[in-house]
Amino acid sequence: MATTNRFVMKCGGSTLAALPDAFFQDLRELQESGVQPVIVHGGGPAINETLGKLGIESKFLNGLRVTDEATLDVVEMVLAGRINKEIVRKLQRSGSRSLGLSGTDGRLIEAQPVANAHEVGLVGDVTGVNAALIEGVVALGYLPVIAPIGIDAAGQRYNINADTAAGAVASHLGVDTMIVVTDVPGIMRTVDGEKRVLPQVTFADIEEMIASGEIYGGMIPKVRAAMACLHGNVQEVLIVDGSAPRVLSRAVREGGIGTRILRA
Ligand SMILES: Nc1ncnc2c1ncn2[C@@H]1O[C@H](COP(=O)(O)OP(=O)(O)O)[C@@H](O)[C@H]1O
Ligand SMILES: CC(=O)N[C@@H](CCC(=O)OP(=O)(O)O)C(=O)O
Repeated sequence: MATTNRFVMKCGGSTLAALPDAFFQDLRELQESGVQPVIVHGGGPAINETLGKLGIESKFLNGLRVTDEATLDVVEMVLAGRINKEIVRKLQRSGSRSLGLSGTDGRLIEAQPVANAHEVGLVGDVTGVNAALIEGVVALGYLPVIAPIGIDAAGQRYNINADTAAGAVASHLGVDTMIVVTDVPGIMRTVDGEKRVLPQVTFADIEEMIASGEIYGGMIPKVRAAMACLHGNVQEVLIVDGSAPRVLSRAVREGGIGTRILRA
């Protein structure tokens, strides 16, 4: 296991509302011991809920939300507004100093349209990360909490999948570890009729499981983002369940939790 003092943590929308206070206390204790986390968050379910209230249908293509300007207004409002501030408040309640940012603030996440923009609309791929800004916030003693909205040179906003954004932030910051916090205990596979968590997977295992349909839906952007950042400086990506006791300190200090994706 890579010993790490800095890590990027992606919190998925599937788990955010259910993260117990103990999760944030564990995070604060890690910070007190000198660990410097950076959070990138999702919020897919909350976006769906607000779009539903407004009578706008949610459409996805290969895990990416089909995003027009009206949808993007809602995505930005929910992610950079409600969810970002909810996380910042929870962190502050547990004693962590935290600062919420959207990827457009300080041009934190630079983006360009994805290759299939003609199908999904205003969805972005990350082209750059303002690592100096994130490092500055950390140096001031604050935990950055980043919403995955990107911006291009012309000032156009983009909706970015939160796993993709977290992987890019981890890569550009050059941290050793990315921790993906979600609602399952790791990557699971059915062996002898029984569902088991795989403690470790290789790139080859991942490609095989995607091809066989054993990795599907929301797990696909996670493993793709993991493989992309492992091609850079990141040493390991962990996929863990946010409701497991002391999940973060176990992930950072002890190991033996969730699924570890190693460099090929
Ligand atoms: N092999 C797999 N092991 C575990 N979960 C999987 C697997 N393949 C697909 N999934 C799905 O991925 C989901 C996690 O992705 P998602 O719902 O997008 O979470 P998040 O909101 O945390 O990004 C799990 O709840 C599960 O339904
Ligand atoms: C392009 C795209 O699909 N963006 C995502 C951004 C939020 C996200 O990724 O949230 P989760 O981590 O909870 O899935 C969306 O609009 O839902």
